[in-house]
Amino acid sequence: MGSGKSTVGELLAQRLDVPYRDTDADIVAVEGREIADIFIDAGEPYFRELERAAVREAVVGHRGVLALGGGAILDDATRELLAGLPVVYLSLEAEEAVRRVGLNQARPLLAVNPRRQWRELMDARRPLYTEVARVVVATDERTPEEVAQAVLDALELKDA
Ligand SMILES: Nc1ncnc2c1ncn2[C@@H]1O[C@H](COP(=O)(O)OP(=O)(O)OP(=O)(O)O)[C@@H](O)[C@H]1O
Ligand SMILES: O=C(O)C1=C[C@@H](O)[C@@H](O)[C@H](O)C1
Ligand SMILES: [Mg+2]
Repeated sequence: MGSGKSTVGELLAQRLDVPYRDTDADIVAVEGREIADIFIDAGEPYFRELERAAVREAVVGHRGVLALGGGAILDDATRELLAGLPVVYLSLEAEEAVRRVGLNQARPLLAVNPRRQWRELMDARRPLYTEVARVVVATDERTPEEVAQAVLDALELKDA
């Protein structure tokens, strides 16, 4: 969370002149309520079901840059779906993550003690991100534009 998937994803799509899509936004549009409200009203398991369906639909139907929610990778079927695709893992350190999103209530999993929560989530998820990623791009001390360029370089892609 906070690595810049949405910010960098949009920049990359502009650079490549392809559409951008974000499964978090898809879920909000389908449900007609914010992610934090889905977590609070219906619970995380319900959100994860929606997310699994949203990711499947987007991976199958979308041609362009796709940003996934930070926890999508926890789902076995999602990881299988991503195998073989040019998946980018945008990494960052805890201090920078908390600076970026720690006090932002839109991220329900970081609502209480964001630094500790972020570390615990990342310790569980890092191996999964690494497993599916074709490339890993560090985002600390880089602007979103620099991160986008590093992604293009790592995937050996050129601007449109
Ligand atoms: N390279 C960067 N340097 C500094 N700030 C950044 C960088 N990338 C993103 N940000 C800022 O960090 C915040 C989180 O970025 P963003 O929403 O793109 O992350 P995300 O990975 O999509 O998060 P989530 O998993 O919650 O959807 C935003 O305020 C954004 O402007
Ligand atoms: O890391 C996570 O588990 C999440 C990240 C966001 O993208 C949203 O999908 C939601 O807030 C959960
Ligand atoms: Mg996002």
